[in-house]
Amino acid sequence: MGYVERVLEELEKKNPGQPEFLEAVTGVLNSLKPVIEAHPEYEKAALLERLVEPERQIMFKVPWVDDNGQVHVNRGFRVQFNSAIGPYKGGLRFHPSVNLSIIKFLGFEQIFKNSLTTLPIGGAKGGSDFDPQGKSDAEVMRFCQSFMTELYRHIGPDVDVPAGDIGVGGREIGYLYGQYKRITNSWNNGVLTGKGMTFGGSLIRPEATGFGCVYYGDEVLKHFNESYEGKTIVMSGYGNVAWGIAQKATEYGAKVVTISGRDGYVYDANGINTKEKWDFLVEIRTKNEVKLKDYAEKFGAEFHPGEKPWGKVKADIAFPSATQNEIDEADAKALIESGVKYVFEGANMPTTPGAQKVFREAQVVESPAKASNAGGVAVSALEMAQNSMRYNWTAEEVDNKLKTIMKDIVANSVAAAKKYNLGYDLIAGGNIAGFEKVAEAMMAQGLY
Ligand SMILES: NC(=O)C1=CN([C@@H]2O[C@H](COP(=O)(O)OP(=O)(O)OC[C@H]3O[C@@H](n4cnc5c(N)ncnc54)[C@H](O)[C@@H]3O)[C@@H](O)[C@H]2O)C=CC1
Ligand SMILES: O=C(O)CCC(=O)C(=O)O
Repeated sequence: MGYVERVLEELEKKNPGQPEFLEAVTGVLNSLKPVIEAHPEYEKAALLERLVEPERQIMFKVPWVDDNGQVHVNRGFRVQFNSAIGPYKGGLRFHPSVNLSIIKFLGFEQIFKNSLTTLPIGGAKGGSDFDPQGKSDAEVMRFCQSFMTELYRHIGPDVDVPAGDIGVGGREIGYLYGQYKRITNSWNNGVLTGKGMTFGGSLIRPEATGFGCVYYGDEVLKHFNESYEGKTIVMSGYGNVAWGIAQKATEYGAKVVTISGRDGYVYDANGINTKEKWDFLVEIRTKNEVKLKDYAEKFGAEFHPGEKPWGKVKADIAFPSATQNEIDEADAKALIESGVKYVFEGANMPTTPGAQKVFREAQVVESPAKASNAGGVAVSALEMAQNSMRYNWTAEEVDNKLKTIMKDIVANSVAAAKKYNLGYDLIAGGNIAGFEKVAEAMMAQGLY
């Protein structure tokens, strides 16, 4: 049994009931095999064992009071996974499905994603099983204040810098920062990213993950002498990431025809291609009373309750942008049947290992999420830089830096795959390029 297999076997024993975490680690370690073979010193240094064990895992209770005076208790998490190349950095997810396995998978992925950005940020993730859907503003505020009342002691601009993820957007970051400031009596706005523009946010951060994903795809399409012009895109989600993708892909000449949520999907044959439609996505995300089916009614589109958007309409490119494992083997086959040749991942780990195999065998080009959705955390790191300088770059400056970063991510991934004779393998290349920098830093810093 090889080193990677032994580490995976031990990991499974140590982490029962954590399927998402095991899935993420298995995917990464398997693609690192050629690197591990080339570096026998890693085994002696137990590098992989140290890499798969979070440096710190924090779990805490979050009591809060609803508008009727009823007390609720949720569970809060922050997993500080790896600080080899910078302070811990990664989003907070508020969603009823959140558990330790999900936060650990996201934190593990974040290590390599953050390394790929070329910026100095370590890997972390956090969140809660609190569901913001259906809650009033005041309830969300009280929850955020209670969450930060524990979290504040574990974070800091040079320690750990949380941001948004599913269920955590500008509103939540504002409430979290307000409470942090109150407790610490300091103006340390580098402690959170995704802030409002009046208190240290960066232009382009709200759009960054979606824009970055489209920029990443653009580089890949160019490699195949193609472009977005005239292409049809199927996409899941209607949230922060999907919103950015719809805007930038439209600007690049493609037509995005689907959005989706927990309750079904919408098919808009005319395309999600106007400011009015993009603004409406924000309304669905932020207003309790506005639902996905209202988009269909307002814009004359079809709403398909309880269904996923995959393989339902002819398309060239898929941008899964909702949640993990949202494309399984059957969905992958349906997407291929519908004409899809490229899958650019907006969500974290949206395809199951079975779906990845189906895509690989059909020569569908798939990007790993940790590379194609790295634009969000990259601009978060640029927000940290601006906060440190106490200065703001223009939208154009940030956007140009984002474009360069996404271009470099593709180039570095392709070069890493080539170095190990793996061909044009974006998944292996992304994992390897992300890993190499972290491994080198861990080896240089001695045993920890
Ligand atoms: N916000 C960011 O900057 C980044 C987000 N991501 C990833 O992108 C994905 C979407 O995140 P955001 O757009 O920020 O979140 P969001 O909260 O703005 O939107 C989440 C979207 O996912 C859908 N969704 C949630 N649970 C679902 C379920 N069980 N089944 C089907 N759809 C479901 C929601 O309906 C919504 O459309 C997540 O995987 C997140 O980890 C990745 C990189 C950065
Ligand atoms: O902006 C950040 O720090 C984190 C974004 C995020 O959660 C992610 O990249 O998955």
